[in-house]
This record gives sequence, structure tokens and C-alpha cells, in this order.
Amino acid sequence: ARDNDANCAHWAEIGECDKNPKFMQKECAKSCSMSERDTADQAECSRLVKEGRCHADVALVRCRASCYTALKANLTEDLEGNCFYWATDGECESNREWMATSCRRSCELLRSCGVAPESKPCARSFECPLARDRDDADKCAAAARRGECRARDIWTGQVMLERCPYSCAILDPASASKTVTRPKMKHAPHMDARVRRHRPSRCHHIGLRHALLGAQCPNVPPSALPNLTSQPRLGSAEGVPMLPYDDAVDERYTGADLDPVPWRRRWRRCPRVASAHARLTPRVLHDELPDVPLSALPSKAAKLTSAAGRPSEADLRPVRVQMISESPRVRVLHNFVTEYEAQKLIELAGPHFHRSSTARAGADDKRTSNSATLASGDPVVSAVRHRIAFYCGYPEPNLEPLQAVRYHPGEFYKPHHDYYNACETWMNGNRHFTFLIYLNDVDEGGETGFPRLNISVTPTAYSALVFNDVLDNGEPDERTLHEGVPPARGIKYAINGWVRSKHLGFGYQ
Ligand SMILES: O=C(O)CCC(=O)C(=O)O
Ligand SMILES: [Fe+2]
Repeated sequence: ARDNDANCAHWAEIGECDKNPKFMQKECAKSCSMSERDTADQAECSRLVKEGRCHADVALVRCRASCYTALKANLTEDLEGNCFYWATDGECESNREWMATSCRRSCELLRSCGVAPESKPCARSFECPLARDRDDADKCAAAARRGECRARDIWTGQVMLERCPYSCAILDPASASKTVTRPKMKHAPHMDARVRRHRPSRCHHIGLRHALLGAQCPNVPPSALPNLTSQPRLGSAEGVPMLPYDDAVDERYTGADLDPVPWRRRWRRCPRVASAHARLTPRVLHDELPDVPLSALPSKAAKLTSAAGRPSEADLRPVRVQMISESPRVRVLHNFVTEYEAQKLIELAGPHFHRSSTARAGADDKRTSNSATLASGDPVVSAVRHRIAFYCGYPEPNLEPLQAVRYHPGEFYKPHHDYYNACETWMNGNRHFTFLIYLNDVDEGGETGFPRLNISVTPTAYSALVFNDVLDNGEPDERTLHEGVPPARGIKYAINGWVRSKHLGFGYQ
């Protein structure tokens, strides 16, 4: 964080960080981060902390200092919010010294997961300490399993979510993230993206742990793999049947004509699907969508832009779905953008490209590409955003600003995950989907590789590589480790569209 103006410290002192947050976050990030202080009176902040309501809007805005202090006191060993993410990204080894002081808890947890993935400490690795402390495990878990995280919040203003945030997040993540459901995507085996599956022998280099997490290794029969979704969690076929197809809960809604909560109205309209398969997850991409031209998509998602003002023949090619991997879910949506849109996006990004940074270290040697954030107001950007929202079934405000990326020959993005630490879901939600839209064909190289899946996808112009970053219960899916392989010849342009579990608010607007 840094200041761009000499007056920042003064402005922060007179309260501009709160009064004028958009400007101040941008220009005076440093001063504002130092001025994280309570603006509500102490009694109110102490009460909010005591009641464990630091995630409530009022506390986020007005009791920052008290809540931060309380949070730190509870985080016994991790001192940074992103620790688990960095730990899963290999930083406990590659950045050992720093991580040992700042992220000891996550590193230790991760090591225990390496030895015993199904152990209790490992299962707990994603918990948010503050949330857990005020969650009455027995009562909350039982209520969450009954579906009350969602059922109650309409009537009593999210009481369950406030009292039982941890159980709700773990047992019914969609309740905490207010996501909507979509049916499964159609399997279309006739597709034509070039996908290379590496020889399975590579698994030996990946190590047993990743094999345990489901990589397809020849020596590990599927029966020997732990079932990652065998816990009684939302959407688990083996688990307790949960919303939205739980009869007992559904009944409560049948009396009401129109739910006052918009996202729930959509949710109620979703068809009831009887098969266990359809119940697997609330976070499946729009899997049963037929192959249709963009122009045939409903309203906003269809908004087509072309040079002539109307779509050309080529633009009317249907969006086709190619399944690459069922678990984790990876697919390519062909013809996801038009040629005109792709060119426009490259043009728009052009003047804004700068050396890419990663969440943690800014520009670093993990990523040598350039990137640019695209303003959502542009009609092409907006059309593509609507389309992403439509296809994944999440509301558009869950999308991060689109990010253009550019790789010259030799530039790369080393293996990484796109998801964040689960604790972040209390603010902005975690990343659930990655849409990587290829804007051009690359002369040679430039694949997106998934080392733990032994898959690499060759960029095909106008198609979107889409994968679920998290397991169906909302926990990060380590198998989604991926990399941008350097182009050998030609420039690679792509767009990242990340979809979060919640509306983006804090820190983004
Ligand atoms: O360029 C690629 O193929 C991958 C890009 C990527 O993973 C990212 O930007 O997060
Ligand atoms: Fe990525």
C-alpha cells in the first residue's frame, strides 16, 4: 500500500478514508491502512466484538481497530489473512523464514494435511477462528443441517448466519455466500480444443499427496482415494439431503407468492431435480445449456457487439461446451466471445498493460506477464461480464473487474491457485470460478497447464476455459493448480473473469 499524494496523511486524519473511501483507497492506501480505527463509540465496538459481530457491516465500517485487535488475538499464529492461500501455494517452503513467523499455523496445518489429509487438524485448516469461537458447534451444526441457515434469514434478518457463521459456512456454504443454483452442464464430447493429457507417469513426480487428492495416477485405484465430499455437507450426494431440494425446507416457501429477497426468488424458480447427481452441488456451471448462438441467450447475456452493429455469420456460431475434466470441473466454452469483442478487448487493454502482480508480493518472479484491469462501463466488457454471469449462474456483482493478460514469448505465470483463503469469504467471498477467455490463437506454446491433472489446454481464439476453483462444499480445490506456459512464438492475449461466492463490496467499490 502506498500514498500518491502528499496530503494523504492529513486527509486520513480528518476522516476522509471513511467519507471518501473510493478515492482514498486508490490514492492514499497507506495512510488509510494506518488510520484503521474505530469511529463508533467504544461501548458499541466492544459490544460488537463481544457478540462476535465483527463481520457485520456496521463493524466493518465503524469498529475496524477493535475488530482487528480482537481478530489478531484470536489468530494465534497466522498473522495474515492470506496465510492458508500462500501455504497451499508452496510458500512455506519457498519463503520459509517469513512464513514461519507470519503464517505458522497454516504451514503446520498444511504439513499435517500432507501426512494425513483426512485428519481432524487438516479438516479444520480452513476455519475462521473468530467465527468458530462464537459458533456453538452442536446446536449450530444441527440447525445448519436442517437448512436453517437459509430458511431463517428471510424472516429474522440472518440470525443464523450471525450466530452460527462457522457451521453455516462449512455445512451450507451457499447460505453464507447467497449463491444461486444451476443445473448441470451438458456433456458435449464432439468438441475440438486441443487438450493434451500428459503421460500418467508424471504422477510420480507430483507426489502421493496430490494423488490422494484425486489426480489420475495409475498406481492408485480410485477405491483407494479418500472421497473428498463424503462428509455430510451441502450438495454431497452421500450426505444429508440439503437445500434447495430438501422437501422440509421447500415447504416453507410454497405459501409465499413472491419472496422479498431477489436472489431467493431466482433460487426458488430452479427446477427440482430428483437425481442424486443433480444435487451434487449448487455451484455447477450452467451445464445443461444447449449449444446456442450468443444471440439466442436471454436478454443481457446475449448483448452482442460487432463492428457492423449486428452479429456476423461467424458470431452466430453456437457456444459449445467441451468437458475437459469432471473432477475438478474444467471445460472449454467455444465461441464464448465474438471476433469483434476479442479485438475490442485487446484494444481496450492496450494502454493499460503493466507488469502483473500476484496477491502477495506485487511483481515477482512467479509471473512475468503484463495485465490490465478493464473498466466495466465499456459495452463490450459489460456484454462479456453478463455472459459470464449467465453461464455460471452467479449474479454479476459477484464478478471481479475483468483482467486482461498479455504474454510475450518467454513470459509466464508459474503454477498457482486462483482461490483465496476461506476466511476471506467473510468479506468478499472466495473465488469459485475462473473464466479464462482466450482472445487469440497463439502461434506456438502459451498453453494453460494443470500439473496435478496432467492436462494442458492450448489456447483457442474466442473460447473460454472455465474451471471451478473450489470443491462443491466451497473449500479450495488444490487440484486446480494451473500455470500460464510461455508462448514460444507469438503473443498470447486472454481475459481473466473471476467469479466470487459473494457480491463484491468491501475493498472493491
Ligand atoms: O494464462 C494462462 O493460461 C493462465 C493465467 C492465469 O492462471 C491467471 O492469470 O490467473
Ligand atoms: Fe490463474
